[in-house]
Amino acid sequence: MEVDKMDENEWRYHGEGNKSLVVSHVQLSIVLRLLKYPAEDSENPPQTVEQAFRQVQNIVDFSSNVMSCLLGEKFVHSGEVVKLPLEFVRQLSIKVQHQRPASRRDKVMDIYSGCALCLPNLTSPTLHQPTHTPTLCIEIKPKCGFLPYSKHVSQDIKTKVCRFCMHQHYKVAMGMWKRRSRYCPIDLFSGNRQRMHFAIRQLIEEPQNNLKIFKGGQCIFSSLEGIDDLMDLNSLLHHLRPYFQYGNNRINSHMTSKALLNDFIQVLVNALLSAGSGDGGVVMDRRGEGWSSCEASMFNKERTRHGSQGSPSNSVLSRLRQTQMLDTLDIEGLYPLYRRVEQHLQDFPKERTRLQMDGPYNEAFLEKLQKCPSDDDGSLEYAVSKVHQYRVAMTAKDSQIMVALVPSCEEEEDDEGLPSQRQLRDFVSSRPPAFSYSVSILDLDPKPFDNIPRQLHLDHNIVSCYLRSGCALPKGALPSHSGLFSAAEREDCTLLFHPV
Ligand SMILES: O=P(O)(O)O[C@@H]1[C@@H](OP(=O)(O)O)[C@H](OP(=O)(O)O)[C@H](O)[C@H](OP(=O)(O)O)[C@H]1OP(=O)(O)O
Ligand SMILES: Nc1ncnc2c1ncn2[C@@H]1O[C@H](COP(=O)(O)OP(=O)(O)OP(=O)(O)O)[C@@H](O)[C@H]1O
Repeated sequence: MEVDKMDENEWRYHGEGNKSLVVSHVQLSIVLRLLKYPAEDSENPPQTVEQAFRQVQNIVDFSSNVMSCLLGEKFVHSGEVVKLPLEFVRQLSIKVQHQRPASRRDKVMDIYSGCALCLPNLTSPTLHQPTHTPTLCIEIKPKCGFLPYSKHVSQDIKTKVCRFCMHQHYKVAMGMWKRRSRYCPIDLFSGNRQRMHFAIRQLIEEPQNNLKIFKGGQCIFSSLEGIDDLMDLNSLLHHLRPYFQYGNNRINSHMTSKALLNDFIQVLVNALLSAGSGDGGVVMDRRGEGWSSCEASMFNKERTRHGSQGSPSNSVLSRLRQTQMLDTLDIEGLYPLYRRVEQHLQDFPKERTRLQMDGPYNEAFLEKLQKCPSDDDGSLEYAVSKVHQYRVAMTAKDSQIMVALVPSCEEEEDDEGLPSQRQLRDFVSSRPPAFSYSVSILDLDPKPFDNIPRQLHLDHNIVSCYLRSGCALPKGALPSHSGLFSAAEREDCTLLFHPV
């Protein structure tokens, strides 16, 4: 990419979150991730060019020096800061504006600094061998995968019902979503294939901002408001069918929607349980507490009692959960330590730099959080380490997993495009076809120190809402189901399983 020859016509809108907007290159497998500001700041940039550059550099440093060490290098792509011509950024901002969802337009793209993060496009990765079939990518924002076990937790319900499930009640009550999702992160992180399968099925039923599916770099399934087609299950199945039509199903050119979805989920579960690129670890992660189930999960309770085993310790889910669990005190136990640090910074503002509250995110920062004493000795250092740990855990709780899949049998076609012997074996077997896959974790930005009071406030609101009205919300607030699964099947997900 030559930054002095940037042309907005070579880029297209790709997606956005709360803090950044992403555009992808039409030919190269790269994306630019640009900062966003509140719309009221659109006339006057809220920070200088130097500050914006530092913010983007901090994101790169935090990802490469901190998160990559905790999550595993193979899952993390930190990218690099690029400086873009301001005219290009302005034209790009105009070009993408009409494609942006209304709910995100309370913020505007940063057109002042010219700084952006350049990353590999994880929805259209460059594969070792070129294939004819577009890559299928599944993006999951799994959220927090454990129940807090800290002695500081004041409300018993927090140790029984997970934060995501409680938050769903709050989100519906606040009008953020029309229906509650029945996805439960504790099921996804359980390592139990049936529970994971169930969790992913719930994501498909009600994706909210927790699931997106891409084909050849284009989003084909998500719940972006105003684009109903994107949430159409039949359309998703239509896209998936060519990837899963195999064996007798392929020969008869008939495969039921249930079987298709079942295979798709099974392949996804395999990738999530793998070590990221196929070396398949089997050491199970049983570290820490919180393996039990969430009482609000709709997964059959009897099965849960026998089914929690943890994910393989080198899987993406296990690494993510271990990092999330750096939040050992819960926000309720962390907040007094935040106050200790805040008080110190009020008295000695210059200490903010020495304590690395806003970076730099280097080895010293990582060391601070790794060498935290196990007990509170009343020191500032203890409080700072716990705050750093908490912020890292918050990043891990808000990141996304991207699984890229490409049918591996394609590489086995002979010169005339006919299937190989192994493919022929697949034709007559009843298992899903083999896929090559790669797994990555994205959105590993540092969470600001000053956000911590908001966390406490939100935690309080979520729990109060759940206790007040949550458990008693009318059934109508649950997803209106797609019709793919009958009521009995929703209760008993094993009906959809092939033996593994
Ligand atoms: O607080 P949560 O759990 O609602 O998470 C926020 C996310 O909401 P979610 O519940 O996933 O819809 C929220 O996502 P959405 O904007 O709702 O898509 C952001 O990711 C936010 O992070 P940041 O402030 O942009 O750095 C997230 O805030 P942090 O808590 O990570 O700071
Ligand atoms: N490297 C990448 N390759 C492909 N797509 C990406 C990449 N990075 C981000 N995206 C897409 O852009 C979307 C928005 O990016 P991202 O989640 O980083 O934004 P954000 O504003 O930081 O999110 P949040 O709301 O969590 O703060 C993602 O959901 C994903 O679909």
